[in-house]
Formats: sequence, structure tokens, C-alpha cells
Amino acid sequence: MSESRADDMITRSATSGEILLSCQNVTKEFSVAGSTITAVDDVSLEFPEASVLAVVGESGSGKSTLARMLLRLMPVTSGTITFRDQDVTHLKGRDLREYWTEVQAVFQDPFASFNQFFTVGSLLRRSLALAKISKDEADSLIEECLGYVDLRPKEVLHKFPHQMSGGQRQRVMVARALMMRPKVLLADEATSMLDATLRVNVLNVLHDLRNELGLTVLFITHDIGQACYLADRVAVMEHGRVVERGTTEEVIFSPQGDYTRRLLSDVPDLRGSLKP
Ligand SMILES: Nc1ncnc2c1ncn2[C@@H]1O[C@H](COP(=O)(O)OP(=O)(O)OP(=O)(O)O)[C@@H](O)[C@H]1O
Repeated sequence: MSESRADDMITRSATSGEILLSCQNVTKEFSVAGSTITAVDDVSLEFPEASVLAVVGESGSGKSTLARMLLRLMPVTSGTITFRDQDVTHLKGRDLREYWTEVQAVFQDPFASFNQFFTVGSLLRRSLALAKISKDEADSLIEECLGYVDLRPKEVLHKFPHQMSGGQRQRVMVARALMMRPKVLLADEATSMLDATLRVNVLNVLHDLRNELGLTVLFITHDIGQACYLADRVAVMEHGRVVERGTTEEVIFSPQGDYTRRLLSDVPDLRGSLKP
């Protein structure tokens, strides 16, 4: 895609909702065995409030590195991350912890995020340990957030991770993230380990959260089919760079680059699809 078209997209998104989170010219280099790998190369993206942006690309294209930088789990080599018009690139201490309540994440493997010896109830209550709220308030917050992901407390609170389906585990992780009342939810390959039915189920939950809570969702995936199912806008990454971006319709119906066309060709029925 030409830079001018990419710039157009940025301007258009800026007019359709307040830009909550953005990165400007973000680069990440790693030194490996004496040479330098540029995992993310001069990426600028904007996330308007209450929208879903998907970042899609093959394995190694730099998606997770970008996500980790946006979450401030990894320092940038250069560039700026902005949240609510504030430069958060180098936040530390209490300010960073506050940022982490606003920007929550759900990762690929819900098993890895669970302590196997805790029930869902103790996992969720422990997440609230630092919040200064009473037990009753904690219980009603847990019930409310499980409700958002269509789980009933009676069904899951007493269960251990291995006693639930992958989709249920993933929905519990979304509920846990929501308990912080975040503005942004970053889902990094959050549905990749699920079978097709459970995947659609979690995608629909993310879609509803955007609509019902005005959540801004950053959905990171290697699967352009899922990206297009869920997202309002799609950015395509290749070798650390954003090579294409646009509304979902633009990317599906008039892809500009060969790389995007190739990703799309793996999902033959995409054009007939399928917004939840
Ligand atoms: N800590 C690290 N040290 C060195 N190289 C790294 C590190 N993390 C990532 N890389 C490299 O950076 C590049 C981008 O990796 P990244 O995990 O961001 O890609 P990805 O698109 O998320 O891939 P996947 O979908 O497989 O997770 C890869 O070449 C990877 O090997």
C-alpha cells in the first residue's frame, strides 16, 4: 500500500473516534549471536476508542513483540507509545501499574496463565487482592465480569483449570482482565488453541464487549480469517513492518499487496463471511 493511502487510513480512523492508544515509529531490535534482528520496524498504529483493530501476520512477523511493547512489558528500541495523549513509553513504578489497569491482556494459552492448584474462584479473588474492596464487592464484581463472558459463577468458581474446556478457560481469563475495568483489551493469539466452535464463541464475546462496554480491542493473530471476522480495521505485518492497513472490507475486497493476497487466499470463503 502506498504511504499516502496508509496516511489516509490513519486520518480517517482519527475522525471516527478518540484515539485512545497509539504507537509512533516504534522499532524493536534484538541482538542475537553478534547480529541485530529488527523484530518491529518503524510501526505506527492508532487504536480509536471502542473499536477492534486486528494485527495479522505470519509467524515471526513481529506481532507479539509489538504487543509486548504496547503493554509496556518490553522496552522499545525507539519510537513512542501514547495513551490518552500521554507519552507512556518510559512510565515506571506506580504510573506503569496504573497503565496496566487500563490496558489488560489475554494470551494464547490460558493454561499457562492459571495456577493449576487454584480454583477459578481463588484465582479471581487473588487478582483482586490489591484492590481495596470488600468481599461482597469482590464477589459482585466477579459475578458481573463472568456474566460479560457468559459464564455463571455457580458453574465455574469451584472448578480447577483442568476441569474446564479451553473456551471456558479463555473466557475466565477475559473476565479476569475485565475486573480491572480496562479501556483496552489486548488479545494475543487468544483463540489459536481453541477448536472452531469455541473460537467463534470467544470472538463473539470480544465483539460484544466492544459494543456493550465500549472496549477497545487489539486482536493479534496469524489468521486473517479471524481478523476479518472480528475487526473493524486490519493492519498486516510482514518482517516487522506494517505492509497494509485499512478497514476490514478494504483489506478483504481490495488488498494492495501480494503478501495480503496470499494470506487471504488461504481463507477461500472469507468474502462470503460473516461479522458476528
Ligand atoms: N527475546 C527475543 N530475542 C531475540 N529475538 C527475538 C526475541 N523475541 C522475538 N524475537 C524475534 O523477533 C521476530 C519477531 O518475533 P515475534 O514473536 O514478535 O513474531 P510473531 O509475529 O508474534 O510470531 P508468532 O506468531 O510465531 O508468535 C522473530 O524473528 C523472533 O525470532
